[in-house]
Amino acid sequence: MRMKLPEPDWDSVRKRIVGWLKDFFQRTGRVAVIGLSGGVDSAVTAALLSEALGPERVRALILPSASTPEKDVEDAKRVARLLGIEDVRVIDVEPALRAFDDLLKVDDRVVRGNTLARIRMTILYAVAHKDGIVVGTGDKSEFLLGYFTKCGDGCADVFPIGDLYKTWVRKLALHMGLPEDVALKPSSPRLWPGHLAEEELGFSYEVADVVLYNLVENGMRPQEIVERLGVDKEIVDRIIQRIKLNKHKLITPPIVKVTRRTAFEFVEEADALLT
Ligand SMILES: Nc1ncnc2c1ncn2[C@@H]1O[C@H](COP(=O)(O)OP(=O)(O)OC[C@H]2O[C@@H]([n+]3cccc(C(=O)O)c3)[C@H](O)[C@@H]2O)[C@@H](O)[C@H]1O
Ligand SMILES: Nc1ncnc2c1ncn2[C@@H]1O[C@H](COP(=O)(O)OP(=O)(O)OP(=O)(O)O)[C@@H](O)[C@H]1O
Ligand SMILES: [Mg+2]
Repeated sequence: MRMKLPEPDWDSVRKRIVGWLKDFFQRTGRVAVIGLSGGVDSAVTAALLSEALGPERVRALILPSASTPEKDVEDAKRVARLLGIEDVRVIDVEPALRAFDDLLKVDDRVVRGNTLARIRMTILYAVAHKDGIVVGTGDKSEFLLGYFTKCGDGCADVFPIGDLYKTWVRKLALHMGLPEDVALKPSSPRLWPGHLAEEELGFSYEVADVVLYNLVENGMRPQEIVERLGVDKEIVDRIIQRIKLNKHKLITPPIVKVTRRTAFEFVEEADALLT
């Protein structure tokens, strides 16, 4: 592989996201509600929120299951402490997952893992209902690859780092002074014991980001990426397949149209139409 990902100026990126969040939360008047996993995405998102709103307006939930290593819980607590977030709740989600096991009787680790992600989403929305905004932690690489649970971690009210590639998120974490072991921790959804993102995907984020960056930011064609950048064709193919297969996760669900304008279309223009 001949190309590295270019890097933006981290101070400008940080200021841009922090400024945007300040404005967004000021307009809504609500606090931030975030699931803190001990992984890099939620750590960086929590750091940006703390800087933008002040840690007293950030509510962190640590939601371990039986497949969550104890070290992750400790790391999540350490990150919260470091950022000055005091409203930290630990809720064991294993009983809820077991209840779904009993109801569904499905023996498929992906289905069970997605249920786990959706249980976490349900808890975040319950906690946010009165005065909060659920903050998602998805990054651009995960979005493009469809590497998230639809209506699970993919469901939130705002995504502060959603336009940053995964390898960039690690750099931003270091830039923001987060602990190195968290910033560089191998990415893992922990949906089952021993679950690691790069193992399941079959490629590293380092390679994936080069492919994704050149597809999205430089408009390169897949074949050019193989020929000019020397990325393994099999990996490029696998990434393209994932993008195509998971496109449905990034678009508004289609409505079968009967009238002139659907509800979705109406509210898109609502500001102009309702004054
Ligand atoms: N063509 C289509 N058009 C519209 N909808 C379509 C569809 N194909 C499937 N669907 C729907 O989508 C569903 C499948 O999507 P989904 O339920 O998400 O399931 P799926 O994409 O199969 O699994 C989620 C993946 O994300 C990974 N993950 C999950 C959570 C967190 C993280 C992380 O990085 O932290 C990673 C997880 O390890 C797994 O590989 C189907 O059940 C169906 O309802
Ligand atoms: N044990 C957990 N407690 C609280 N929230 C969690 C937990 N596990 C996952 N989540 C939520 O789901 C999100 C998606 O998980 P994901 O693994 O992609 O992110 P991460 O752990 O922050 O970083 P990485 O992707 O590098 O592992 C987390 O950022 C977090 O908001
Ligand atoms: Mg994780």
